[in-house]
Amino acid sequence: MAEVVLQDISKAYGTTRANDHVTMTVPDGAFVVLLGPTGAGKTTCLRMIAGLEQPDSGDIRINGRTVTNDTPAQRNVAMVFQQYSLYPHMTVRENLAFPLRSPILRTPEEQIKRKIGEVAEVLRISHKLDNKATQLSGGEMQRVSIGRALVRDPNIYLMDEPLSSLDAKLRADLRVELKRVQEKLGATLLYVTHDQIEAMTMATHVGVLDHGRLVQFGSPREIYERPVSLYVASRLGLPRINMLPADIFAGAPSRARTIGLRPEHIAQGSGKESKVVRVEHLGDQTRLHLDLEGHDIVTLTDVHTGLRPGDTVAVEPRAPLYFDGDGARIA
Ligand SMILES: Nc1ncnc2c1ncn2[C@@H]1O[C@H](COP(=O)(O)OP(=O)(O)OP(=O)(O)O)[C@@H](O)[C@H]1O
Repeated sequence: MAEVVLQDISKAYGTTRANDHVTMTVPDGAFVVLLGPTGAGKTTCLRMIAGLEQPDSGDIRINGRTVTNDTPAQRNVAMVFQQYSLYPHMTVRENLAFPLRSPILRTPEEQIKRKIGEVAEVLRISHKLDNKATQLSGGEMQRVSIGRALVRDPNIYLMDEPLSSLDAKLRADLRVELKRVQEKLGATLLYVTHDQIEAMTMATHVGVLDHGRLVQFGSPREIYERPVSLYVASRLGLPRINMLPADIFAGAPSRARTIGLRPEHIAQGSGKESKVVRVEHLGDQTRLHLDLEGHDIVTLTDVHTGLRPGDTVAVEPRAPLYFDGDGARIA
């Protein structure tokens, strides 16, 4: 596989800056997840690496070689889209073989057979190889779509929300499978998602986009624990980070405007009094919705808590994050 470098890439559609001076290295063998709300520029970034869009300025390098003006085929990247795009009249086996039969690759039949066998096993579709694509469930079709990328040996796999059309159970299963496959193959992967659980569990690196700008790039843990801004802090974490005026508790740095409290940053038992608004029992965790001087906050509590709406709980911050008036983190 390969290292992919974006050097000062910009792309505008009219007045919309879809990518704005993006510089990012996807290391060889990394699983990089791009996060950002709708319109942040994630898909544009992927399409430029694939060669489906041309940047207005900047360079793209694959393994040290500039590919900015190469065709998609010359770049040898494999892309998986959100919606499966299979050939309906072909069987699963034929769909999987299709990318390998391209005139450029000229893969020997024996190798095609072996590769299909391997990928079908990994994706647990071996028993469906002779089915027509139309005879599959949505989840199976998406597995075949992913399989069509995996049979190849590209420089990088580009995946645009490949699991978003699947139900929760299948998503969770495929999340684990994809990560396993990536580790096994030592594959380089750039993956777009809105789903922060996918980001936290699969990524070796997370890139956060805001209106086309890459505002932070680091390990999921860095992004979670040391976000550069309120914007980044609110991209990861469930329940979301609580944001309150900094002076609500004593001890804020003088320039701080906002205190950011992740659910685990709220200690119960002493401090300021808050009122229980709602207790949500989710099975493996119990969320406590509190009213703290007119501000809604959410924290976690003992799974079998006896707290009820209307009760009073004292709360205080533990290792909170502080942000200035522009939303930049200062402590
Ligand atoms: N072909 C196009 N023509 C005009 N504007 C476009 C085009 N493609 C993207 N855009 C605009 O560029 C911006 C970035 O779009 P992009 O699809 O990259 O965002 P995204 O982060 O992938 O969003 P989503 O999560 O909704 O897929 C958006 O404002 C979008 O409307």
